[in-house]
Amino acid sequence: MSAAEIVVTGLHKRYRATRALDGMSFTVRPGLVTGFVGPNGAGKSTTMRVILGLAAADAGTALVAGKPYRSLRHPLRHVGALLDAVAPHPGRTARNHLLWLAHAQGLSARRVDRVIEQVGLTPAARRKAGGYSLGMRQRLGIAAALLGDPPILMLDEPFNGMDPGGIVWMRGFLRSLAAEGRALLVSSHLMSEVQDTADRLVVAGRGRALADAGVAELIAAASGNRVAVRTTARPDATRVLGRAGGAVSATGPDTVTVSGLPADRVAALLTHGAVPFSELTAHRATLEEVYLELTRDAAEFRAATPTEAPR
Ligand SMILES: Nc1ncnc2c1ncn2[C@@H]1O[C@H](COP(=O)(O)OP(=O)(O)OP(=O)(O)O)[C@@H](O)[C@H]1O
Repeated sequence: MSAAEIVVTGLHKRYRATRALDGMSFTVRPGLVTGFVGPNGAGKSTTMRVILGLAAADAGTALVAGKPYRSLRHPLRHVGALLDAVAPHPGRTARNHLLWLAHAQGLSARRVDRVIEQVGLTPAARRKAGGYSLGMRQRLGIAAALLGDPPILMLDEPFNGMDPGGIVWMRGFLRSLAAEGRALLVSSHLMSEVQDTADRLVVAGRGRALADAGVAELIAAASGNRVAVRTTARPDATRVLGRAGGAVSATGPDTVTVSGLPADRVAALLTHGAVPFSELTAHRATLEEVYLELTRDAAEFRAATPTEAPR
């Protein structure tokens, strides 16, 4: 097992009548951002707390670099975590807060200045944290997670409270940390951010992983090789594409939709058959569509479908 890997296997946990985890299993790999998504109550925070040894599982294992977190000698040099936007002492400056954390871990003041710079807090580092915005507190929390220069990072909702500029920064920052070979587990309810940031996705629902797969793979599977073609020769297009195994349906006077053939093959078949076409668009599902489909039966709370208003 790599030093930058989390392996969660068959975690179960109950809180009285609530089954918080019910066989949660997945792997977080080095060099990749793994998005951790799922409806409220799906068990994401509980899983992260179990990985960090803050909650005990009733069954199953959570290994960090091959060991349970609690048996790591210098845990913060293995895993950095942002669980809630940190609430440092309001009267303490960000730099003093980090110096205090660094001291407790036997880390140098040089690391403190390095992580402040990495998260872009240098101009505010000597200001009291009590006046920080939520976005700044998120940056401070990430600086704290990076102090031990860990190969694994676990971030709960890092996009929370970030303004659009902050979101763009966060996306690039998470990608750059993964590019350095670190393993990142990032929980979020913002599907568009996950789609733009994550390589892999663990979808949690009712205490287990409903999917643990590549983002591109999930989107391709949900997109179903559907291609829309605009053509003045609809019957010819239908014949050529049908003969190659595509299921073709007319969707407008000069458009057809083909399923079962990738877009480049559709283009090649039409060109080879001398069928004129002016537009060819591959249907691409969004991660939000993939997510809603996967979690349809797993959401703990769901608004009733609105019924038609009485006239
Ligand atoms: N300390 C606790 N005591 C009792 N029940 C708990 C406790 N922590 C979590 N639970 C319950 O366990 C289930 C899983 O909760 P968890 O917070 O792990 O979900 P989540 O996926 O992180 O949700 P959210 O997206 O809302 O943060 C929920 O039903 C929750 O109410």
